[in-house]
Amino acid sequence: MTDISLKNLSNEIKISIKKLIKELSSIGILKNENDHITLVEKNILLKHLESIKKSSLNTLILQRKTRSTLSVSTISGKNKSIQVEIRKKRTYIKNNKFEITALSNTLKKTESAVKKELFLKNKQNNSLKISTDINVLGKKHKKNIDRLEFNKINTESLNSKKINKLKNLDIFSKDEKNKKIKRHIEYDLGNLNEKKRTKEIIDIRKSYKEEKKDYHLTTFLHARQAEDDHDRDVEKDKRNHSRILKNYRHKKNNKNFHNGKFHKEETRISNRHKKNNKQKNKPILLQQVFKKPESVVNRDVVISGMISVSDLANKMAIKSSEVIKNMMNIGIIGTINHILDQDTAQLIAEEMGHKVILQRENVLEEMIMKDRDLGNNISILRAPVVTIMGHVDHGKTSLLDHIRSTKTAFYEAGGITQNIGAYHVKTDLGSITFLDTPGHSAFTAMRSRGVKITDIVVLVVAADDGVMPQTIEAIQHAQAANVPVIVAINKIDKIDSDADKVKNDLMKYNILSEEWGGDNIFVPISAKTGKGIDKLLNVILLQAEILELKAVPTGMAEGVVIESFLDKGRGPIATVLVQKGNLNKGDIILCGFEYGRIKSLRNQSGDEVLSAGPSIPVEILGLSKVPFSGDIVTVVRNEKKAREVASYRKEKSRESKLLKQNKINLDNMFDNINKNDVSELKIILKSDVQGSLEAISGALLKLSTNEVKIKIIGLGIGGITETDASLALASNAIILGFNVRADSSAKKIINIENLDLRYYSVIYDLIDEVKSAMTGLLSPEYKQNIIGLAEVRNTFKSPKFGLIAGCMVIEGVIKRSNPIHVLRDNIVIYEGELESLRRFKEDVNEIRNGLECGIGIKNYNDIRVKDIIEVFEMKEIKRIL
Ligand SMILES: Nc1nc2c(ncn2[C@@H]2O[C@H](COP(=O)(O)OP(=O)(O)OP(=O)(O)O)[C@@H](O)[C@H]2O)c(=O)[nH]1
Repeated sequence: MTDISLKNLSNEIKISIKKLIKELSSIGILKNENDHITLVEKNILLKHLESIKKSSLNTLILQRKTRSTLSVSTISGKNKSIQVEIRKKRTYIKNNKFEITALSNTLKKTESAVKKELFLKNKQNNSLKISTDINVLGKKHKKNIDRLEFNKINTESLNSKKINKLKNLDIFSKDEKNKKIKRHIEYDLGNLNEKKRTKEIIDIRKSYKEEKKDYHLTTFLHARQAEDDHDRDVEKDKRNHSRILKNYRHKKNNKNFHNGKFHKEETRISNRHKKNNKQKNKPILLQQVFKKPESVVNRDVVISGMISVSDLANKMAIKSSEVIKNMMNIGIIGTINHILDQDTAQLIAEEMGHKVILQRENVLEEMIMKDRDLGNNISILRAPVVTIMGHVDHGKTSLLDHIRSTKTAFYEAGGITQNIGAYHVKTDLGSITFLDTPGHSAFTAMRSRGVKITDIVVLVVAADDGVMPQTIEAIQHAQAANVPVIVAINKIDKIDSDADKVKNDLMKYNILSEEWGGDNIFVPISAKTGKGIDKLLNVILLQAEILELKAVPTGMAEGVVIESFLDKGRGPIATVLVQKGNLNKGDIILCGFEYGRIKSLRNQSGDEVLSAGPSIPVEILGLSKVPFSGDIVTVVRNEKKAREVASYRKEKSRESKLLKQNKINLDNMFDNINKNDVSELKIILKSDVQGSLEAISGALLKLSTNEVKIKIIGLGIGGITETDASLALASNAIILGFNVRADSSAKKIINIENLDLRYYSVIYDLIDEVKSAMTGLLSPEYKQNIIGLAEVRNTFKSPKFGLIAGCMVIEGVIKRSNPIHVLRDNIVIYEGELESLRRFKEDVNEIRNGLECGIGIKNYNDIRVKDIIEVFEMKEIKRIL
């Protein structure tokens, strides 16, 4: 017999008998203390106990929590950060599948034993006594008990069914989801612990699922949150946008659409919109900002004359490079600073599809000038404006002082005269205005601006000294300006005075006294004693009468700036000579590039006056900046317009400086003749000696043709001075220097004003060049190009090289191998080459500006301190015909 008593079994497996009965009942085997169990039952029990033991050892639970930030880009284009928390819980159990498989294998092994046992039991008709104590098992296990009963009562077929199920266990166990079948197996096997484990598995699954669900839920929630945020943003944008649109439509429909309020309101909304949504609004705003223009915008381009490429481009609202491209198409190569004439600018703008509106250059100025009160248009005689000129020390100041002290005192009793650059004096016969401007510069500066303010020139010639260089210059200026000359032969009180000599000398310069058949009046005076001065004043007035000097004294004034300066306390100050109308305090004036309202008017005595009429000089206060001498002063109605015109003039002046087209020179002369711009060529000729001067001037005058007249407006011996340069500037003349050079102040004017100055050392060259220019055949020629100047500071003798000049290089570079001129008082006294060029004791090939050197000149030993050594090179000049 293989049966064993429970008592024995309890001893064997060391489990109390009670616990044993309990464990047995838990697997569906109901026994009492004194019962026996079969071998099969024992095995099942042992397996059960073992599984309990194992199950407690085979479970390991791991939990992990990770947090990460997920960057999610929303539809609005914005990146959002989402916090993601992943909770992982993992329970490790000894693979259930294997366990179940193992169990099933065990059961398989016992299958035959079970069959055998049942067979034997049936055979012995030993029906199984089944205790049905349902109450003991309780309701909870009722199902199990039923199944147990079923197991025990049912026949082999039932068992085979069970076995079949067991056979399919693998399949079932594979399908872990099928809980129902599993439960069946558990019950079938009577293994309630298995149920527990299954439950655990289910729980794990459930928790895993829940975790998974949790994870998905968290991610989902975050994503949802982001989505919601985005949706909310979009919704907000839409709302704001529609609100703006609504507002816009509302305002558009509103009558006050165009007034400032609307714009203000819109801005306010925009700001709020911005503020509320911060960056969230970007996509919508961006969509609006980057709207590509669909077609080229054609504009109305106003061209009012010469215009630079950049300005034209600005007017068309395009890049300068576009204009340059179009210029190239019509064959013009230029940069952004290139100045286009009105026609070319029009052509380019029209080519580019714009509508061109041609405006007269000075339309604004025309408008402002038209809108002036010109008075009653009745002219009355005005005081002549007189300039006193003459050679140094011949008595100009003495004469003016005498007139001022006598006549001004008479006119302004007790007044202290001020130097305002002009004096208005009153004589018994009438009033005269004397200009007291230093030198000839102001005189010529005014003429160069096209302003003629001098009516009469009084040429002062000292009777003891006769005609001197500056006397001649003065004559040249007066004649160039076509102003009558009255000669005041001064210092007649002196014993050695010779008035006739002066008359004789002046004859050469076309100044002829009336007695000798000329137009000029000669008045012998003494500025010292005052003799003849009244007569001089009378002659001036007589001359004025002949000239019939008249002006309209009513209406808005017009005048010329004689002098100007900046007073630290009072601001820009200008002395203005009124020429027409009446200048009043409070008038708005336009003055060259400046404008302003007259704050105060002062006369020559420094007294404030309320107004000034024609030929009266007054000092004015109230201009925007210091104007230039010679600037025209015009009273206008509108200060704003005056400012506009002033700034327009400034702009124009800038452009014309770029052009510099109007200056006459030998190169462009022929073109100008062809255009009928030039009918005479004005020349200022300076030479080293009288002989050359006469020879050259005679030859030049013979060059005159029917088309072109040669007019020598100035000639003299000596270097080219500032006066020569300013005369050339005022008269649009060229300067020819024969063996003479321009001094530094003359050079300054010549360079600034771009005057044509040419040096010659061969008479034939000079004549030939002028002749060629007149016929338009000026051919390429070699010109002496001065490359450096050195001033002699000291001289010493060297046994090797003879006389050495210790020099300072004052301009350019001195080159050892180049030809040189020696200049003394701007006159060429020698032409040759260098013998030696040394820096300290070393022979050098060249010396640069600012350095000292020793120069030895070949075959020349007359070098003196202050001489200039001029180094030049022969340069081929290409003439453009
Ligand atoms: N004897 C005599 N001397 C005179 C007369 N006029 C001027 N002088 C003197 O000549 C000198 C020069 O006179 P200015 O009036 O300074 O001559 P200026 O032409 O004004 O000279 P600059 O201002 O240097 O150009 C002074 O010493 C005067 O006193 C005159 O009629 N007779």
